[in-house]
Amino acid sequence: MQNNSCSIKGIVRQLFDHKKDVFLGNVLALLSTLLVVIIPLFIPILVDELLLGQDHGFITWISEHLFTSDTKGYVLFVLALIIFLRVSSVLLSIMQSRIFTIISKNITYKMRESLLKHLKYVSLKEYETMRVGAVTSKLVTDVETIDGFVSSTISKFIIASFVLLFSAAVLLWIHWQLALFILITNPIVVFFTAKLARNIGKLKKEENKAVELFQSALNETLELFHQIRAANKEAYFFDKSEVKARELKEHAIAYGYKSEAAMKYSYLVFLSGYEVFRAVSILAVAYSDLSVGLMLAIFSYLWVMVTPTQDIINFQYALSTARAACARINSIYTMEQEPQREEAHDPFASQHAIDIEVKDLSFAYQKNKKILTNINMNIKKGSKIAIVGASGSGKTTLSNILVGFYPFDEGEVVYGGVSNKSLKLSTIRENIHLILQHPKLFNDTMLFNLTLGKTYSADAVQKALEIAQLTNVIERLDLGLDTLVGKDGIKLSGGQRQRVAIARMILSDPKVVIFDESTSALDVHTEMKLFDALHDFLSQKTVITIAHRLSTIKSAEFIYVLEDGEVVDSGTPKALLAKDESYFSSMV
Ligand SMILES: Nc1ncnc2c1ncn2[C@@H]1O[C@H](COP(=O)(O)OP(=O)(O)OP(=O)(O)O)[C@@H](O)[C@H]1O
Repeated sequence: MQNNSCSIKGIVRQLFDHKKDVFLGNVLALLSTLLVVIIPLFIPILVDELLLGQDHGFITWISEHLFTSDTKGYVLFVLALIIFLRVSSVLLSIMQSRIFTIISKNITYKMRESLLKHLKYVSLKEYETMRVGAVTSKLVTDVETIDGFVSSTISKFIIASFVLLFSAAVLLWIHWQLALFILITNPIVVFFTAKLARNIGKLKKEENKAVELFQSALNETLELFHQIRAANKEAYFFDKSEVKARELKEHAIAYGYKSEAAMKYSYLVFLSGYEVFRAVSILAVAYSDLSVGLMLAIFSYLWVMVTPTQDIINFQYALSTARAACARINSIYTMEQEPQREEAHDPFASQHAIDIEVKDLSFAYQKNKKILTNINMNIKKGSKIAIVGASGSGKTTLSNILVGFYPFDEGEVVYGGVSNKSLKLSTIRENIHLILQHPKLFNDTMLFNLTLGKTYSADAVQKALEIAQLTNVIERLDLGLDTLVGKDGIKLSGGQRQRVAIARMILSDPKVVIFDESTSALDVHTEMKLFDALHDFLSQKTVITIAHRLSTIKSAEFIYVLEDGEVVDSGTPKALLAKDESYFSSMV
């Protein structure tokens, strides 16, 4: 697993990366807290000094330093002061929450960025078994859970801690024995709720898992909607998604009300404590020198402590849910990545074409189930070779290996004298272009599907269209190259999609081209025109063609015959035709 995997420690470490902002946010939080936390002191002091005739020195100080007035004037003054303090505190807390929102969005953005980086290099083997919905739900729902934790909870936790500390100090100042009683018993509430919080974390994990299953089922249903409709299986697949939606509902209800219940229970324990403290305060007035005004101040501070205590209780819940979300996010980091190799020399650079030598290559998708065995091939620079063989003999697997899709351990492929072991897979893919039988198109314009976002001159695009026999096709589209091709290129025929893939290859101008049944959907006449037009473009390149149809490979200079993953025959078309039992002669 990578060291940038998700953990609470890692999140805290990232907070340290924003030291300055975190510090500023905390200073603002502290100021904002100080401004409101002193407010409860005013009213009780006014009660004692103005109504009960006791002296705490406050009114005396005002009349000596500011102004003298009657009771009304002092009350109005204190009222104005309190409103000023409240407004200032709100403004400061808005600034503070802006800072923490920016920090949290940065942290979660980095988290998504790092997950995407991992996914970018995930091996094709992992990708083939990956459930898209599961991955997207982790990148959306679980990262959102972390975001909630960082943005609201961490800032609230800090403010809550300040408020509690300040209130504790004031309570100690007012009546230290009573304050000690309150401060010692208060943490017991937090202790009781910690266990509950852990269970809530588990429920959150289950809820997010249910989101994942629902999203996976729905994704697959929508992705394969065409197939599903063709098989008249809408009821089956949508019912499956509905079952997942129902399970999600059950988990969401369980999490929703149980977490709410746990928080309410924690709050109840706190409120009971609050009632006890109130009763003890009244006893303190009756049996000690505590004034009524200061008793009211204690009531106010107890009330002030309610929200922060609840925030700290909620913090424990958010911490557990964030831990659960992290555990799910980390399953993405356990997905195997392609090997990242060092590359001393790029054999493709400054060459029009390249030799490819396959040496004793064996390959298995799953352990002990070899698909290719001891393959040896010698493909000369600029040559045109073909690979033929029955369905399932391993032709596509071999072309996928040649183009660097699957890493392998047994044997090697040497490109222009450099072993695949000393080459980055991306270098191989950059120079060898594999055109698939069923090319995937993006739900975007025709132009985007040709260029994949790279800029080419209008002439280059036009030339590619001409060679790929697409000029007429584009002319017939309403918006020409700006026409949207629909999901998976649904608005185009199979043969048109194959030609788009060929035009894409022409634009990318690779050193080696592998056609894997890439023209199977074309009629023989169009296929012939296409290969005639491609002749000059391919003349210098190394070309490997896989086909079941003789017309596609008739111009090959050399042919390899595969059977059950082994090269069972090879030679020029003439030599193979001369053998009666050859697979190639059976194609004629
Ligand atoms: N991604 C994969 N994971 C596991 N097994 C695979 C995978 N792809 C192909 N296979 C297996 O490898 C074997 C060879 O398949 P491959 O597609 O290479 O044959 P092929 O000669 O290209 O067939 P066709 O002519 O039908 O396209 C088959 O038995 C297939 O089931």
